[in-house]
This record gives sequence, C-alpha cells and structure tokens, in this order.
Amino acid sequence: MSQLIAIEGLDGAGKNTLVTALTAIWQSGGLRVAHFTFPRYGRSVHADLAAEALHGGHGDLRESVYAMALLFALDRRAAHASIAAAVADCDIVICDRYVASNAAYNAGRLGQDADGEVVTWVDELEFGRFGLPVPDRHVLLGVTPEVAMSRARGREESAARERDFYERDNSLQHRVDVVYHQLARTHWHSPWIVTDGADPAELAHRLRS
Ligand SMILES: Nc1ncnc2c1ncn2[C@@H]1O[C@H](COP(=O)(O)OP(=O)(O)O)[C@@H](O)[C@H]1O
Ligand SMILES: Cc1cn([C@H]2C[C@H](O)[C@@H](COP(=O)(O)OP(=O)(O)O)O2)c(=O)[nH]c1=O
Repeated sequence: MSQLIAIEGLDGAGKNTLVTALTAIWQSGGLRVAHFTFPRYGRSVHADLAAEALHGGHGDLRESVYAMALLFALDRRAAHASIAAAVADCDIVICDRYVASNAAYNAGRLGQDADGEVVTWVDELEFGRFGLPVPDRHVLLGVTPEVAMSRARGREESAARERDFYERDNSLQHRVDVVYHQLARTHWHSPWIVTDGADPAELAHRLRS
C-alpha cells in the first residue's frame, strides 16, 4: 500500500539531504518512490511569487501572513492531481515540506501555538477545502535552530544562494521550531517521528515498519 510521508523542519535543517538519502535507500530496495519539493519554484506561479516576496519583491505582500500562506497553499493545490497520481502509482510519495510548513511558519510569524487560529485555518483550507491528501507519517528533522541557521548560512556562502526574509530572522526560526515540536508532540494529523537525520537507513526502515 502506498505511503505519503512529509518531511518537515527549519530552513537549513537538512530536509533536502535527508529526502535524497531516503529516496536512494528505498529505490535501491526496489521500491517505487516519487518525491515532491514545496514550494515548487519554477513550476508554480504561486511559489515563484512567494519566493520573490521573500526576497523583497511585490511591495508589502510578505508583511501579510495570510497572503503568504495562501500562495504556498495554492502551490500545493495546483499539485493535487500529480500527488494523487503518484500515490496511485508508487510505493512511497515523499514531500520535502508540505501542509505542516504552512502551519508552523505562520503560527511562528503570528506568535501563536499549534492549537491557535492560523493552524486551524491552514488545516481547514488545505486538507478541508482543497482536499489535499493527509500524510500517513510526518518526520520532523528536529535539529536545533542554531544548527539549522548555521547550515543555511554555510549554504549561502558556498552556493551563493542568498538567505530570504524568513531565513534571516533568528527569532522567527526559534518560534517556528517551538510550533513544529508542538505539532510533533500532538501527532498533528498522523504519527510524527522526530529525528536528527543522522541515520537515514534506520529512519527509512522505521518509516516502512
Ligand atoms: N547531517 C548533516 N550534517 C551536516 N551538514 C548537513 C547535513 N545535512 C545537510 N547538511 C548541509 O546543510 C545545508 C542545508 O541542507 P539542506 O538539505 O539543503 O537543508 P534544507 O532542505 O532543510 O533547507 C547544506 O549545505 C547541506 O549540505
Ligand atoms: C512550503 C512552505 C514554505 N514556507 C516557508 C518556509 C521557508 O522559510 C520559505 C521558503 O521555503 P524553502 O523550503 O525554505 O525554500 P528555499 O529554501 O528553497 O527557498 O517558505 C511556508 O511558510 N509555508 C509553506 O507551505
């Protein structure tokens, strides 16, 4: 039976690295794996507008928490059919960021907890109104904000990839971290595993068991 898995964590936590490792492990075991990365930059106008806003474009767009959240949600809505097709075709569909990113970042921005208003709004919009599939499992790559921010800084220097408005905001990263751990503790929508990502082989096995 197909499994939908969401990998969550702060900017620079190592999600992309972990998703690549998990995908390789499962594929080498003969499993059919599909992978999505949100935001879908270059493929979704909503994702591109959000990225441009996070780098200073589009006036005061980024000041609006709900407008930014809506752009990220519309990006996922446009991927709905592709996700459903992947779930039908593959053994595992893994998402590098998914709906919980919108919950954690926007609760963090508003200083709310995981049981606050904006998390309920994201839930009702994306899983309710848009009908996006609920992940079978969530993984929180729960390295500390200090580790994640130092990796994001390292990436900025080595890959000439400028950090955006959220990545530069240390206190936002700390608040998002708190909400992510609240979502994980309460197993928001499905069981959550919190990991430091150091042993992808063990995690790959655990996610299949
Ligand atoms: N386990 C790890 N230990 C040390 N560095 C790591 C680890 N995982 C990722 N990195 C590095 O940290 C940076 C951010 O990793 P990345 O996977 O792009 O994070 P994310 O997708 O969460 O933003 C990259 O430069 C990557 O090489
Ligand atoms: C997918 C998603 C991302 N975000 C935030 C998290 C990140 O700080 C920011 C950009 O996403 P990110 O994955 O960090 O993209 P990149 O590092 O490749 O630019 O958007 C949301 O607030 N909601 C969402 O639904």
